[in-house]
Amino acid sequence: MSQQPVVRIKGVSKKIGGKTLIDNLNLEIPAGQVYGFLGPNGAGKTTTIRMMVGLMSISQGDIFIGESSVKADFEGAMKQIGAIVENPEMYKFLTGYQNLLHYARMSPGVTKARIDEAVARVGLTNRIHEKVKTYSLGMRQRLGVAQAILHRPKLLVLDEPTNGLDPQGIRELRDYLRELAHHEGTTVFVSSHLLAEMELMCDTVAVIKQGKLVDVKSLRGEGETNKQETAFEVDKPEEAAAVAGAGRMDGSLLIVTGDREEVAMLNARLTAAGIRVYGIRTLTRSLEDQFLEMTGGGQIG
Ligand SMILES: Nc1ncnc2c1ncn2[C@@H]1O[C@H](COP(=O)(O)OP(=O)(O)OP(=O)(O)O)[C@@H](O)[C@H]1O
Repeated sequence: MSQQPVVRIKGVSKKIGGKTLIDNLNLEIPAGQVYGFLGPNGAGKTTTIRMMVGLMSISQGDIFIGESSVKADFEGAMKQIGAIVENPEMYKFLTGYQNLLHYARMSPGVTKARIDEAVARVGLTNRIHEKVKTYSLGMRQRLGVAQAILHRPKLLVLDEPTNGLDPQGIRELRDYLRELAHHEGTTVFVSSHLLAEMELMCDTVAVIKQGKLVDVKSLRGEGETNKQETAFEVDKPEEAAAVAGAGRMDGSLLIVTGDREEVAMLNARLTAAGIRVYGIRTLTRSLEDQFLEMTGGGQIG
């Protein structure tokens, strides 16, 4: 990724009353991604986000949004951020649209056309003229996101946005966040303690534990092949190995490393060669195993 990162967290620490909540955190968030911030409860996700969006002071280090330092150019940095950190305050007896109009009046340059566009981005067009009190949690959140992106921020920050959503709501959130990042170019930074969600939603995940960065994993990076160890259960493992031209044998299993397409192709070749394939299993450790290992087997859900 040649573009300048949208966020640069540089040597950031947060100390409160002699306690170090965040310890020398360094992180760069590339443009146009859905970037996950994953860690067990109490790891320091919210603390980091609060510093990033200017709700909490930075004890040490600095955070840059684009070129703007949160410490030295607070206004400049905040202009580029849209965020939902605490539950967004909405007027429940007004319609979604009236709420957005109200916020738009406080944001210079936000036109009615932009309101419509933001509403469409979060898929709320057909309910936007109904009162907020009739909205589900997922719809309130969409409205919150529409409000947060009205001024076309470079960066959208969401703290634990899947909390309280049902599976359908989570799926919709995932879809529109990915759409925002990949089609509108808004970089999305989203925290969660739920790994499976992060895996489906994010392009990259940074893992934090006890205030320290543990790892950064690219889940869909370019050039990153999703090669996995896959076991084929076959009737003739030796012949299967010859057909595959690679891999190792383990009993009736032929174990090869490849991406999804290679697995499908090898299966077709084995079958064509008269070898019976009884089962195909992925052996590579899941991100969950890796996460548990990274965070020392701590609670993740
Ligand atoms: N104002 C504060 N004063 C003292 N300690 C705090 C304060 N805010 C948070 N903490 C502590 O800092 C640690 C990190 O909290 P934080 O809320 O950032 O974690 P988190 O990763 O967001 O977890 P969760 O998913 O539970 O919100 C916790 O141990 C918490 O108790």
